[in-house]
Amino acid sequence: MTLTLAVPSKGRLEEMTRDWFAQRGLTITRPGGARSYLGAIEGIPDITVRFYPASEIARELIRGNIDLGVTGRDLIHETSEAGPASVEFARNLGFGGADVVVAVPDAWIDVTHMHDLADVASDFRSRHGRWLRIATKYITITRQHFAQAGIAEYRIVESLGATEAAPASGVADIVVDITSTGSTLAANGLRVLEDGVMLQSEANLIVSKTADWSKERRAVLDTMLVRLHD
Ligand SMILES: Nc1ncnc2c1ncn2[C@@H]1O[C@H](COP(=O)(O)OP(=O)(O)OP(=O)(O)O)[C@@H](O)[C@H]1O
Ligand SMILES: O=P(O)(O)OC[C@H]1O[C@H](OP(=O)(O)OP(=O)(O)O)[C@H](O)[C@@H]1O
Repeated sequence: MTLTLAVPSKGRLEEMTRDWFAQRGLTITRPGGARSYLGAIEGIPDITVRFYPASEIARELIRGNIDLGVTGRDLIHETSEAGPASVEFARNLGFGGADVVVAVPDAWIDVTHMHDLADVASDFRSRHGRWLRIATKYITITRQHFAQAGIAEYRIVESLGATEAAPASGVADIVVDITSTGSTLAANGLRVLEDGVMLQSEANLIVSKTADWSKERRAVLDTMLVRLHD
């Protein structure tokens, strides 16, 4: 009866996750090296570590295929509308902080708030003969947020990389993307709307609510969470 803990296999969260566990006396090992997807925590045989991309960790936590994992809050919200309700955010890890934002070209000087964008969107078709296009990889979050803002007249252009370049290259008009220092948006002549922060994200230790939680498994989890208190 072992629990599965998924940790990011690469990217910005990988090393910081290991450090965070190490600071609490838990050493994550990866005996097969960087290309191996299986690991352990020294001294805790009840837990198996799996190394996955951060976005897969979000998906598998929601499905209940892994018991707990480290990933960004944004990826839980993006993976499905039911995502946040399917998991428990157990520990905020204090790194991987970034905001999912709506940003428009600097030249759109009259567009400072979402209600201005609503006006632009509703006029766009008659003025330009097409819908307002939003480049993003955050499709679920964009749909929810724009619906809340009463904006329906737009089209999403799915972007898997270099989203901030889309307006300048003519692929889209505005973007929804993640930002931390703001330098990528600024370098691409984009500005965040004043009420354009859709979600504040941070890396979290997250427990699946849909996994199998027998009494014994819950006890292993609780012992682990006690060791990981701040
Ligand atoms: N500039 C940033 N500063 C801080 N955190 C960021 C930044 N960009 C992304 N993140 C966070 O890092 C987490 C993982 O991002 P990453 O791009 O590694 O995801 P992934 O899905 O594993 O990668 P990939 O798309 O390359 O497969 C996300 O939760 C995101 O919020
Ligand atoms: O607000 P900023 O600090 O400029 O960060 C934002 C950028 O970071 C992420 O990209 P990527 O994973 O390539 O990150 P990196 O640019 O930090 O390498 C994200 O997709 C943005 O493009």
